[in-house]
Amino acid sequence: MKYISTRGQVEAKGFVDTVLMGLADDGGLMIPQEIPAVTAGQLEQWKKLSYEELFLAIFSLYSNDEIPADDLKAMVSRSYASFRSPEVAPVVKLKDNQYVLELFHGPTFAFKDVALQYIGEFYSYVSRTRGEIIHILGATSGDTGAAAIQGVRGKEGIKISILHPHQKVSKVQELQMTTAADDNVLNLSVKGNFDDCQKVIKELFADLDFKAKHHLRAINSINFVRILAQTVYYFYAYLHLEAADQQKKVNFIVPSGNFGNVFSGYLAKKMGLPVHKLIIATNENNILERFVTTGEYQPGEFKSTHSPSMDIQVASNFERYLYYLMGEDATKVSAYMNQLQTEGRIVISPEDLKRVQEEFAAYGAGNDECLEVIGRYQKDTGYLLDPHTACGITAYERFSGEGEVGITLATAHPAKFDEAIALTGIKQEFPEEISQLFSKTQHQEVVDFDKEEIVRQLVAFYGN
Ligand SMILES: Cc1ncc(COP(=O)(O)O)c(C=O)c1O
Ligand SMILES: N[C@@H](CCOP(=O)(O)O)C(=O)O
Repeated sequence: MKYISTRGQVEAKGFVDTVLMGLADDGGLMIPQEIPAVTAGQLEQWKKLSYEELFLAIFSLYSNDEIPADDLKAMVSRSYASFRSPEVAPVVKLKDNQYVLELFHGPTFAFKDVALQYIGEFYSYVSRTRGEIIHILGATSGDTGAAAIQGVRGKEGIKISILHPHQKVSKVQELQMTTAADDNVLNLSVKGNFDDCQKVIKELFADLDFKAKHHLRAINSINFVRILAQTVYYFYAYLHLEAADQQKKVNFIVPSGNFGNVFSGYLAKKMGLPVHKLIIATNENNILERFVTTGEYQPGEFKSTHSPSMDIQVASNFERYLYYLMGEDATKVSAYMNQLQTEGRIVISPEDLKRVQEEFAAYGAGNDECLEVIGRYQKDTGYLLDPHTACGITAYERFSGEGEVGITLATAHPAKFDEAIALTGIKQEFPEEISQLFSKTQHQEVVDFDKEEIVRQLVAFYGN
């Protein structure tokens, strides 16, 4: 398997080099040259596999054995050893035809752990076996940063710097990131929003001299390995539905911001997983809803909502989807991305919009709807939703058709977002791992949204 860029200007690469490249050197995103097909027979056999075995089966289709099988197996085993559920991603039935896929059983209580625990192991492996210096640089609206720090804190040969938007993440997210006292962690709290943080790091990755000089590596979903690791739980969820439900139309409802999680579902579907529709759930930052309804992709005004991890306007992985929508034509993608840069918007043709609507539906839940759903589900089912999952459930209620099965991805544990939960009048108990954060010292540098200042901080941290 070789990997190419959505903009067509990068020589085809192997798996490990693709992960190390992160953002493609031509400014695009790396994708597999061909998507491997999974047959119905294989799917049947995969029903017997544990989460870790399924991970290895799916990775074997992409990784060209570039990592020896025993090493990969050990890395995957260490990645999921810290999960509180042996299943890693349990599927829970709420009502007839309605499931949630719980992705919050990792160390930082959000779905990001599922891929980032593995990526921590991957970078550690590369540092050990290739002697490479690894300087991870990432942007976060709260969950990626916490999970990535947790995945590599204290690991030799690795430094990690994370930019988060100042006072725009939840208290628990802030504590998870900033109470890591390890010397290899730098938290920059940027006076701006997530899109600002993401813009700066993308510019630094696109500066190939800076990237090479400072050994920059990506952990955000611009990195294809994030997407791949997330496809595993789509397969796992489908294979763990009740047998009769596997015969129905199965929709996945995906709380979305950077479009990484839902793109993983799209990839799983293209590999052959029988998915009917992918339902994109956003909050009031609803660029994806507007795109799916009108065909216009235009960042709007940033809003702070009860689901802060999805307070995102510029969805990185949209470019990967655009590549497939444009019939894998890198020239068309480059033209659209240039247009987005220069004119601030793109509009696809009515024929292309029709194809988008065949595969996706999308809904942006309002703040009030989000709280209403949290309260109602707690009362009716005893299940406490986090606000991101609640946006998903809102979209499920809107779109799931008669007799169709809906699997809503529960992307975070409610304890991470008590600011929103408290507004519903519900009092929750924090898990011990979260309560103990409140007595720890925080380590972070508050900086203006000023690229030069951010670069100064990073270079001082790298020590060269
Ligand atoms: C809890 C939570 N839910 C949903 C999302 C959206 O995921 P994605 O950015 O992959 O679309 C994020 C982060 O973006 C998140 O942290
Ligand atoms: N919600 C994310 C935003 C970054 O998304 P990523 O999937 O590209 O890492 C976060 O929690 O940081």
